[in-house]
Amino acid sequence: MRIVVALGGNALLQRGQVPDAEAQVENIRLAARELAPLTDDHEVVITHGNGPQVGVLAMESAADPRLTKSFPFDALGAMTQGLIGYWILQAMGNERPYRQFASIINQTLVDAHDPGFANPTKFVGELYAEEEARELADRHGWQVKQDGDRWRRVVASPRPREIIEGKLIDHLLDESIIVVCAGGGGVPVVRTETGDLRGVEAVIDKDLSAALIARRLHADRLLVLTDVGHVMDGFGTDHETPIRHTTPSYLRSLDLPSGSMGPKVDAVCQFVEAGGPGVAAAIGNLGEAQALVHGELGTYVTSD
Ligand SMILES: Nc1ncnc2c1ncn2[C@@H]1O[C@H](COP(=O)(O)OP(=O)(O)O)[C@@H](O)[C@H]1O
Ligand SMILES: NC(=O)OP(=O)(O)O
Repeated sequence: MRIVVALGGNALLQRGQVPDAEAQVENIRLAARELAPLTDDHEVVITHGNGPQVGVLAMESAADPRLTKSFPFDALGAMTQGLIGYWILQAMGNERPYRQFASIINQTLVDAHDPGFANPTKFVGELYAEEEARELADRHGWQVKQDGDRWRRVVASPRPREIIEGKLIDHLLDESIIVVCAGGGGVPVVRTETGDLRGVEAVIDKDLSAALIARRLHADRLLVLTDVGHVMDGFGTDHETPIRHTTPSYLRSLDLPSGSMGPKVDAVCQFVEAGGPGVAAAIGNLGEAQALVHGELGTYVTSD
């Protein structure tokens, strides 16, 4: 089977965890231990989040007195692809030293007029109490929104339209190389009137980019791995219940938050709706990736 895996930002850095390199390397080591067995029997493409990491780099850039202007988010996104891609390469290589892995910096085309530019939804950086978040927003010109019971900076997150380096991914898979790509959704770019590509101030949702890649590659599975075991009905209420086997039309009837579970559900629905017979997607715990492939655990989505 061909499997596209989207590795949640929470897998790389748990909520509230200090973003030290050691902590992230350890989290990625645990993730690699779970993902490596999938590569024994399947073609695997790994995408990953970058919300916490791109926020750290943005803070550093803003605090650098030598700069007249902070680095833009396209540049910061490329830095996180290099950094996290390197960590994943090393961790996966340590689990399976006889396999070849490649991590690519890739650009993802977005529409310059995407409504996501006017309504930022992508959470980046750390979590704050509301008062502190509002004070930081005033000081730095950020926009902030509620993320669960805390507050966080948000940036624009336009929909991914095309993976510019898509053919490179095809070639690597043809050579039986396991590919890490679309980290942080890919570096967001638009096409100018002259046909050139130009980076834009945004962070793309990696689950939506993973769905785009999975569709392009005619993948058999899209696995969205995060820190919850299922999509829940009535999430956060006394009567929350895990959704096990389901369909896109049921999932699309739910009202889910745009900065967290919303894009994951959107991604799996897009993938399953576009797929042929036998295609399925799952949302669930990173630690249960292998059981998600055949729907033994997690929220398993097949066509209506
Ligand atoms: N209906 C729901 N079912 C399960 N989790 C939900 C739901 N709605 C919101 N969430 C939240 O979505 C979070 C996962 O999304 P997110 O934090 O963006 O993950 P990641 O960083 O792993 O990509 C969960 O930790 C949970 O708090
Ligand atoms: N870019 C992105 O989707 O990052 P997170 O998974 O950390 O939100």
